[in-house]
Amino acid sequence: MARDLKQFYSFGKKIIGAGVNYRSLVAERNVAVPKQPILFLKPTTTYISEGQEIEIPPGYEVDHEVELGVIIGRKCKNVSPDEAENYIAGFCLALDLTATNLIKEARANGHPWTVSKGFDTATPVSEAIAKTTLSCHDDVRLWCSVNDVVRQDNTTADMVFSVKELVSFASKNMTLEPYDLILTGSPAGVGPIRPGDVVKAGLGSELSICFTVKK
Ligand SMILES: O=C([O-])CC(=O)C(=O)O
Ligand SMILES: [Mg+2]
Repeated sequence: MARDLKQFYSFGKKIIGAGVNYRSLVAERNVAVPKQPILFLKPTTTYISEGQEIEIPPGYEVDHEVELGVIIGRKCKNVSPDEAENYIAGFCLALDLTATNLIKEARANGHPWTVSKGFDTATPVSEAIAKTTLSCHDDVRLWCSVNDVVRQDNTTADMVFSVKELVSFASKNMTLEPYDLILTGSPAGVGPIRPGDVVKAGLGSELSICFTVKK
């Protein structure tokens, strides 16, 4: 890739999220297992990197959602799951912060999730690691703690749709471009964060992040 993969968030044009993609979350919410990936878009103005603070807008109630992020390496359109691997440049660790009060209202009314997932600072990310650095993206530990209390702890093997199935499905619905990010969904245990909280997360032994919530 022409530019530094580590700073993918400076160059990416899209953040594509997959909703309710962990069996543990399906069970916790007592909802049906999705028959196909549920995709949504987040603006790239939601990105923050370590050193920046999460800011909860007035009137928002926000949940942490720890997720494996997949970074696209080259233009990708209509690829099969088996081909999808060739279009992945790397991975990152991300928080898909979500305003729960707003998403509940959107769900109840059949409205889009854009506002609940699109506020500034709603996508804290780690730097990226190259694909080859992560030996097994299909079974790697993913965890998140708030004030050092572990809230989410699972493995990517619990995904309903695998990384390559998500990339393939997304590529059949829109053109994927270099540095686009696919958020692959969050396991059970999502919960609220509040001003002053310290949110830590990890992916295997490869990546960890720490963000504070602005007071
Ligand atoms: O916020 C939600 O309910 C959907 C979502 O992004 C996830 O499951 O990761
Ligand atoms: Mg999510």
